[in-house]
Amino acid sequence: MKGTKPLSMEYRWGQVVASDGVRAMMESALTARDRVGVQDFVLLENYTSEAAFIENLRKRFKENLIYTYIGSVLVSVNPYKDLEIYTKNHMERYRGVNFYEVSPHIYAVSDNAYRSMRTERKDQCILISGESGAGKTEASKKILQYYAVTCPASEHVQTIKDRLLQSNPVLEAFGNAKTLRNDNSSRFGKYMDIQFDFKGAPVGGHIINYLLEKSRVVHQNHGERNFHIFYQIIEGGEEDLLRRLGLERNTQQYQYLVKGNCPKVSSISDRSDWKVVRKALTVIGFNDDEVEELLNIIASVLHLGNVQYSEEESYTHITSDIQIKYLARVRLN
Ligand SMILES: Nc1ncnc2c1ncn2[C@@H]1O[C@H](COP(=O)(O)OP(=O)(O)OP(=O)(O)O)[C@@H](O)[C@H]1O
Repeated sequence: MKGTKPLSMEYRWGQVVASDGVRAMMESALTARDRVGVQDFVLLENYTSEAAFIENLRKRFKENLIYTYIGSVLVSVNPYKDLEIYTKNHMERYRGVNFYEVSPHIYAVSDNAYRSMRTERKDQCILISGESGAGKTEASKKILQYYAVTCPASEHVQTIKDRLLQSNPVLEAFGNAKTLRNDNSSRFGKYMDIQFDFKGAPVGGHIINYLLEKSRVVHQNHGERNFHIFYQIIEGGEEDLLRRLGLERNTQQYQYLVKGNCPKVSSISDRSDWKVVRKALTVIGFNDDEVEELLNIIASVLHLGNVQYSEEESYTHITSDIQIKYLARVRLN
């Protein structure tokens, strides 16, 4: 067939015959497919076999290909290491491109939802599920980052984008903790909606939290921690702040922080995380008084945990005056 140079094929006697170059290309594609598996499970020959499914995942994972489709569903395997696949260049590569034209990626799913919303003018939903430590929180952050970079922006929109992004460190400080399975495990469910205007720019959003594991405040299993915020204030809080809150810079002093016998975690820097959270509180709209009130409540929980009682002539007395002094200062509405 003349004029089909790029594919370099010839039509002879009703057959398509590949030239040497094309044959080599097809063979190398087949070898590559053998090595890296298929990028969509629906292309698996033995698509009903669980073993074939796992083997395909394993092959891809070995090549640092953590994403695979099942049709329009994205399967992701946590690499537990930084892969260079979340750069701005990657975002550009997926922007406005059809789902199946590029290799599977969380950005492709994000872009597809965004474009469907704009073209169909209908709300879209991305559901992320998996066991603890699977990478759900990270995936949701990648989606937000993708929208923050690729959606149209104005000064007002930039503020919204900043708030959307900065809501994460605050949510994680108050709702995440180290568990045996995940150093940064979300101890709550999250429903987040982002609203866009007719030009496709983000103009607002809601985050609804549910099923927060409140019991963790008073008890942690061995090897686990309380919510990050307690350690962040103690490790990172300025001297002045700690004095006002009546806190000591030693997590071991607080009953609610010693149950799990795990004050430090190598993958977490409470001190620098505190700086991020303090800044984020301002970005998402808390003024200084509100922050102070919030921190007073956090400190009062720690003081409450240290309150001690004694029994005297069938009366119960509180023997820890310092804790009562700081607790009394907290305005509980
Ligand atoms: N795409 C990724 N690339 C590199 N590391 C990742 C990725 N996704 C997750 N991780 C690593 O795995 C850890 C656990 O992931 P994440 O907190 O997102 O899990 P999760 O599914 O939200 O867990 P949980 O249900 O306990 O909150 C992260 O702290 C990070 O170190």
